[in-house]
Amino acid sequence: MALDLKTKLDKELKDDAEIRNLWLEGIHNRDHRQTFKKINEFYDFIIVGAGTAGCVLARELIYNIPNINILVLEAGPPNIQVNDIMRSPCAYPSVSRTIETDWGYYTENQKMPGIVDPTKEVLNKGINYSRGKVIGGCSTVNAMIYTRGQKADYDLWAAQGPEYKIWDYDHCLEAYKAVENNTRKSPDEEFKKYHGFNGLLYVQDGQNDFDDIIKDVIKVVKNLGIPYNNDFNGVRQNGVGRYQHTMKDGKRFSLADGYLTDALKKVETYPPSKPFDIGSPHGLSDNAAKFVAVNVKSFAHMLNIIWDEEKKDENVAIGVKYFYDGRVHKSFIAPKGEVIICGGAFNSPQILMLSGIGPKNNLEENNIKVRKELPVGRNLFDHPSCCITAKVSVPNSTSTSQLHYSSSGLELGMFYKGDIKGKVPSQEHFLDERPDIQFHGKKNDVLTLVSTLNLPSSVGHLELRSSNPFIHPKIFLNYYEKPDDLYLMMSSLKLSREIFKQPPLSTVWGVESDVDKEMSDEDWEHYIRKKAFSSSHACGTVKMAPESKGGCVNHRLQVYGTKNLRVVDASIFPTIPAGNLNAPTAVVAWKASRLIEEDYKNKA
Ligand SMILES: Cc1cc2nc3c(=O)[nH]c(=O)nc-3n(C[C@H](O)[C@H](O)[C@H](O)COP(=O)(O)OP(=O)(O)OC[C@H]3O[C@@H](n4cnc5c(N)ncnc54)[C@H](O)[C@@H]3O)c2cc1C
Repeated sequence: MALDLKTKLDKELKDDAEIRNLWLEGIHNRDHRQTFKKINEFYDFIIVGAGTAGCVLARELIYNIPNINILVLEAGPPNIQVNDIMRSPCAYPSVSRTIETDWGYYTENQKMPGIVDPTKEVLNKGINYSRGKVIGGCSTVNAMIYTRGQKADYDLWAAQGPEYKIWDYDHCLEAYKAVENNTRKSPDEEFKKYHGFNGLLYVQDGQNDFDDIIKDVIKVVKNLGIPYNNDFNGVRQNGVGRYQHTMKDGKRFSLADGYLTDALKKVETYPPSKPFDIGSPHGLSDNAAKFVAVNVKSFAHMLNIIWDEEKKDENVAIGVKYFYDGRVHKSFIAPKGEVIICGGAFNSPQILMLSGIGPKNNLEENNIKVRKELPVGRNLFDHPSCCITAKVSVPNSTSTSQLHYSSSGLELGMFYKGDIKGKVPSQEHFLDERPDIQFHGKKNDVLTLVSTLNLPSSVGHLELRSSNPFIHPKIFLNYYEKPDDLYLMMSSLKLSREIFKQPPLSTVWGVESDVDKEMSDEDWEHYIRKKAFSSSHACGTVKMAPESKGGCVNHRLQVYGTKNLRVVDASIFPTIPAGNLNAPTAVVAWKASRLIEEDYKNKA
């Protein structure tokens, strides 16, 4: 049997190799038959990555700065690949693992001293790590939960210096409201203070009733003293309630749906009086009309930045090199233009490092010339998760939510503070307004309670494995390196176990947890490390901070020691917000568009 499978796989690999060779042969022959005129394309802005940030940025720039053109390069497939299954919230768990639209990252195994017994070594096994490789990026594959973190998260970003004030909560709230189109029916006055209703990102309340058993979970947690919260993005985050989702009419709504689609509507020629059929549509010569538009190329993998070799010491970015349709292409920026990297928390640092910006040792190991030494790839934050499941002996009369088209199964949310000593949290923890645990409950074959560390202290990093741009970097998540993280997670899992023990879950439903036996703290540590998974909230790897404090970009997101180069995506977060990251990333891009616009207009 095993041999049959191996023979089958070998045959498939051989077939793949043959087709690849045929394709390459076709390309080589094509080169022989006809000479291609190499056109140096010029754009005002080159955006690398059409994910959450790239889509928002393209739209905001094209509408706010007159007469510009923009190239957007996306390594993954175009929007037409995003079919009705991908838009179906209930298909989310399989969508995020689809190889055609995922980068397929796998993190490194890590051995470290145990927390409970530091004399023993423990293992964090490598895990699969989803990252959307498709138009819309992670917003096309994520779980669609709409949360933003807490006021204190942004005020912390702003506390880095007077010029960072633009990132405080009040400024970010303005951007949240501008981006959001919340469709809550009859929102009250308080809700209106915190939400926007005219932006391009649709946000929706749950469409389906909770399962009966989830309703009982809510009753149990309310009895334990956890308050109800009808808006996790409002005045306070703690409490139990219903998530809002980035959905429209019951379907997934990505940033590509909202922002990129709108950006593509803007097509003009400039100067308008001239015909645009003279020369290349993107040529900037005075007697040719310029196409004012966003040109999106999917399946276009950026390789590295092209630098102005005449101004070697200044590190002036003048364009990008990318692989597209089997060939290497180059595109350049116009005089006031910029290259803006929006590749996400793993790829943006990789692109910078491949272009000579990063930690000296790691670049030199990979034979890359160091242009600017910066801690790119350090400061990798994430939200580690773990869960407890339970068998339910009584069938759920309304257990339909997983199968319902518009349900992601992640409707119930809860935020509270964990106990730093690893004990079951108390009432005081439930009322604390800086919660550090996010929690969801879902029911399919089993009842699962998922705990996520929202303010972790352990920090990971990533580094180049190779100078080959197609080889994945090494990712070290460093989960539970710091004791607080382990004890907080322990405390949350212990609470989940308590929840399972409460009536009517234990009595009426016959709920039986898989971790019911007595467990020592060391047992918990093993359980937590073994069952660790990620919420896929990687960020921070191109930190926005003063250079003296480990920053890679300044408060305007310009890369230190370079010109015409910014990074705009979740990698610039100095610290991780205590919530899901899609909306915070959209807000960073929206705010960045204003900074870029200001700088563009100020350039002579
Ligand atoms: C499975 C999963 C579930 C999640 N659930 C939620 C959730 O429920 N709620 C929430 O708020 N957040 C969630 N997130 C997180 C959130 O979606 C991301 O943090 C956010 O979308 C990141 O945006 P970004 O712009 O930084 O990166 P991305 O959206 O990843 O965009 C980067 C884009 O750049 C492209 N790219 C990268 N390298 C290159 C290159 N060399 N050349 C060309 N293109 C390139 C990528 O293909 C990608 O399209 C989830 C993420 C995942 C993966």
